[in-house]
Amino acid sequence: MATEDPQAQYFENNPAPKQLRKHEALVREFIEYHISTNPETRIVLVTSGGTTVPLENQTVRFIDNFSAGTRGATSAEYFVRAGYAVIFLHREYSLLPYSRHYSHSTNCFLDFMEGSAGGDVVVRQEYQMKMKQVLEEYQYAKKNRLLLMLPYVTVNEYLFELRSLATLLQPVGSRALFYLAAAVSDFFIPRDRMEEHKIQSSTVENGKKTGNGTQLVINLDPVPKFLSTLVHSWASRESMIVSFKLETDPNLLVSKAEQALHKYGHDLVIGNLLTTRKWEVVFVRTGEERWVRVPKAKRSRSVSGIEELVGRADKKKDAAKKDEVDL
Ligand SMILES: CC(C)(COP(=O)(O)O)[C@@H](O)C(=O)NCCC(=O)N[C@@H](CSSC[C@H](N)C(=O)O)C(=O)O
Repeated sequence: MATEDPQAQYFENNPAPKQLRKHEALVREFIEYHISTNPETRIVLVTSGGTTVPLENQTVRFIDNFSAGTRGATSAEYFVRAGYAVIFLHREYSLLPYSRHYSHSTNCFLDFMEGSAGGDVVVRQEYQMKMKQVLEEYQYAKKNRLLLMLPYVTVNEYLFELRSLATLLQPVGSRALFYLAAAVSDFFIPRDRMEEHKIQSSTVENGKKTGNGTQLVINLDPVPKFLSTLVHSWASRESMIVSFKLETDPNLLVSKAEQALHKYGHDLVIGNLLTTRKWEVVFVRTGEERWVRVPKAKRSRSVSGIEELVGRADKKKDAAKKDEVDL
């Protein structure tokens, strides 16, 4: 008998991603490796990038949520530096930790190279120090297996992956942290209402072309509110769960973050505005609002607010050990 629960209905009525089983095996092995290597290892699931809502099953058109992946990729680097093992669930082709410094679109790596007198290709002198630092951090993360990269594209893939990963992370308990920076769709087209083939912009009837310039009317359903299920069912109660709230209207940001915190009962909402997201975030907890800003002089560096967060996670973990959780 079909269940009434919209969450369960969602997962019954929509197909699991093809790569889910493979990703689950990778995450299982990643967790087992770190727990066996160091039982105290903290593991963070960082989600990063936008999610798409396909308009056709053989997708030509889709609705996307804004995110370049900077927040997630920057934060993943900070987490590795802070000693976390990072599962990076990211939108395929969005910015990645380390390579984000030399991404194809903004800082093409070829701009940092030159031919040497001896005919070799080398990094230009002025970029040596920075690239050496990024390369060393990247190699450290790889050598110690501190970064597991899992790509997704659609909101459906994202939801199935998040449910599986949260369940696999349950045994990690208070050493698990969820850092949900992905820009997740709030609306989608259920599989049974989705066109199979590319939606035609015009039709031909009796040999005559019709329908030029007709409107495309799309009916979207709300994506089930998964954050509540993550907090109360999928994830261990001892884990720390941080979500991000994105707004464009400064007058709404803190109140909407507080509403999310109250509605889902998780640990922290990091609020940010589309226009200032790179240099300021607000940490919202029950009864507290704390702005973290990058000084104007340093605004080329992306803020992640991670120092504050890592500090809090340590505090929660330590407090949890003493059975008094006061984040
Ligand atoms: C996407 C950005 C702004 C980063 O940008 P890039 O650096 O360019 O990647 C990120 O900081 C962020 O706000 N991420 C969260 C955005 C988001 O979708 N937040 C949702 C909450 S998570 S989706 C939760 C779902 N709707 C539910 O209620 O269960 C919201 O604001 O509502």
